Order: sequence, then structure tokens, then C-alpha cells
Amino acid sequence: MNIIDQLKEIPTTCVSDALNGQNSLDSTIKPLDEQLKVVGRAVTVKISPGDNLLVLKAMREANPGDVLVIDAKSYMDSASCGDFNLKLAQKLGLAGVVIDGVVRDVLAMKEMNYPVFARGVCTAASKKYGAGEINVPISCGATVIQPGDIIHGDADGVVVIPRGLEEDVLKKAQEKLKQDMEREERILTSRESAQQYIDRLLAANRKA
Ligand SMILES: O=C([O-])CC(=O)C(=O)O
Ligand SMILES: [Mg+2]
Repeated sequence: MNIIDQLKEIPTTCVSDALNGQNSLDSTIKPLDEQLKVVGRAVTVKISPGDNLLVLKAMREANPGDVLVIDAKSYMDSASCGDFNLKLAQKLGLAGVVIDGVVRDVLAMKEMNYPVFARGVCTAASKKYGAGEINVPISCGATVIQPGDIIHGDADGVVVIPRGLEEDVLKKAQEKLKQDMEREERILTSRESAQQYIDRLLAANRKA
């Protein structure tokens, strides 16, 4: 299994733990549909607020399985994508779209079964002027994202795994998931074992 497929089997919280809580996008960037997760390599685009022509160019240049990450500078009053733009991304085979900005046509989007993460929704469209840059380092949700970094998102939010760390993060995240599952089996068996767990934790962390 390649690293993307292996990461798909792990919750985003465990990936975050493997990164010591670093590299989480702002928690206000949320999934439109909590049931859908996204894992793939970032294609980045930086746009000028209110202008989304380069979003289309970036998706045209992306490979199937990539995640389009849009730096719209948190602009909340015109949509970086509507349902039609997202249907283009889906048709082109992109794994999903993450936006530091907003979308529109949200009801049609929810019918698409396609992972989209954004700060919210608005009514107005963007213009098509073409300002911006494709596949450059961007800031999205106050986090630096380089083209090719792995984007990992689910109901809890989005984290970015920098390229150089991906093997290490995969191993640590797999280990964390295993530990979480073992802990549940061990501790959640009775009222007494739940009490003992908390007592041990308090004793171990008690300040002098
Ligand atoms: O055309 C746009 O920029 C936004 C829109 O409504 C869509 O994609 O459906
Ligand atoms: Mg539309």
C-alpha cells in the first residue's frame, strides 16, 4: 500500500498527535460533510480575494488524487468555488478541495459526495481576472503548505504533513491509533477500571 492509502486508514486526530499538535489548519476551516475524509498531495493556489480564475487553472494542472488547497486570505464575501467549480474538480479526479475562504451553492455541494473544507458560505461569486500563483508555498488556515505536502482532513478538521516528515508521521500515527484502541479495550471494561485509570493519571501528574 502506498503512503496515501495507509494514511487514509488513520483519523486526522492521530496524525495531529504524531505531529505533536503542529500543522493543524485553523479549526474554523471545517468539512461541509463530516462523513467525508480527504488524503492526498497538495496542489496549491494563491488567489486575490474576489478573483478565482486561477483556481480553475490549478485544477486543470493537478493530477488525479491531488488535493487542491486555496489560499483566499480568509476572504469571506465572495466564493472561491461554487458547486460547478467543485464538480469540475471532481470530474478531473481531484481528491478534494480545502479553502481558506468560502463557498456557495452549498446545498448542491452536499449532494456531491465530495470532500470540501472551507470557512463558511456566502452568496456572491468571484470575478475571473486571473491574479495569483500556482504551486508556490501558501498560507492556509494560518499554516504553511508547500506543493506536494500531504493534506489529511476529516470531521475533526485538516492537518498538513510536510514532505520530509511523512514516513515518520505515518509510523507514529499508526502507533497512536493502536494505543488508543488498546486503551479503550483495557480501560473501558468497568466502573472500577475507569476509576483506576483516572487515579493513576492523577498520581502520575500530581504537582508537588
Ligand atoms: O462560478 C463560480 O465562480 C462560482 C459558482 O457559482 C460555481 O462554481 O458554481
Ligand atoms: Mg454556481
